[in-house]
Amino acid sequence: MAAAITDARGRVLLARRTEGRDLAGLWEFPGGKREPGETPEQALVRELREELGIEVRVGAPLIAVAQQYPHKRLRLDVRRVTRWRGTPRGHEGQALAWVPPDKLPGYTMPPADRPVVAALLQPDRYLVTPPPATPSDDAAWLDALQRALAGGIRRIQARLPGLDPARRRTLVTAAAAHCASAGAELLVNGDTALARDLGLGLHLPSAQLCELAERPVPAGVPLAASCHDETELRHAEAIGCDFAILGPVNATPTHPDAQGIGWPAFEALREHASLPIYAIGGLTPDHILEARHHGAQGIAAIRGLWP
Ligand SMILES: Nc1nc2c([nH]c(=O)n2[C@H]2C[C@H](O)[C@@H](COP(=O)(O)OP(=O)(O)OP(=O)(O)O)O2)c(=O)[nH]1
Repeated sequence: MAAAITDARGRVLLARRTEGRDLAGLWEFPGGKREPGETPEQALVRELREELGIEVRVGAPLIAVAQQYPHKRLRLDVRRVTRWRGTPRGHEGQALAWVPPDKLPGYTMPPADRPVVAALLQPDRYLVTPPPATPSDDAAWLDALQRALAGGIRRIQARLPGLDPARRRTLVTAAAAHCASAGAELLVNGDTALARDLGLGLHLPSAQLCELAERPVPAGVPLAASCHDETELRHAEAIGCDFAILGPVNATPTHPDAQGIGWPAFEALREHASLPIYAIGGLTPDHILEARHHGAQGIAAIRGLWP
């Protein structure tokens, strides 16, 4: 159990693991293990009393991350905490830091914490666009994209199979302008040259991912990949992808032949990598809580998110 403790200024409390313990010196979200007979909430209240000397009210679940470490497997169940009594102090000699959210990625943390930091900072929905059927549908496609942005979507993959290069470039250029004014991220599916030319992010289909030995776009430009198994997830992480999608969790109309792998398999695959992973396959925003419970950053969808 661990807590994302946030103060009135939005800063998040991190603690540094003390010498002599596993993962010593790394920063972590305060918390610790459940004892027999405790509920998750009771365990967190006790741990934060012992470690920090505060009495907390445990808030909503943020994410639960199952993670495979070299010598053990754990499940880091993180709850939000915004209300407490007392002033946090390192009662076990640990250093504490109140960290502005955008500075969190600069702290060295255990592998299970990367998805937790991403859950605090990054969108919980990743829209994958359906292609417009004919050129006369392009204007309606851009309208739908704008409605998605107005509805709060902040991360989008332009997936436009079957469009000729000139039409794809025109459409992606227009989409990029809308995304920029909404402060949303746009990633181009599969077309490295177009992504580089327009300075946009790149989303790699799994076949393309497997052929790459290094990041095809500069650091700082969003890079993502579609993955189906542990090897692909590890490879996506190794070449520096910022996030991945993994599925299908449920069967979908777009891939009627593929059976869903289900949440337990999603979780079991996820624990071998530490990059943020969206679940895909027959999912809608109603599944976000469930996705977070299984360690996902959120949901990726075409139908479930396209207005
Ligand atoms: N509290 C906390 N624990 C974390 C985080 N990330 C992470 O991998 N962990 C791991 C470290 C520990 O193995 C376990 C938390 O239990 P703990 O902190 O009471 O464990 P411990 O020092 O007694 O260590 P050990 O028995 O596992 O060696 O989860 C995090 O952000 N917060």
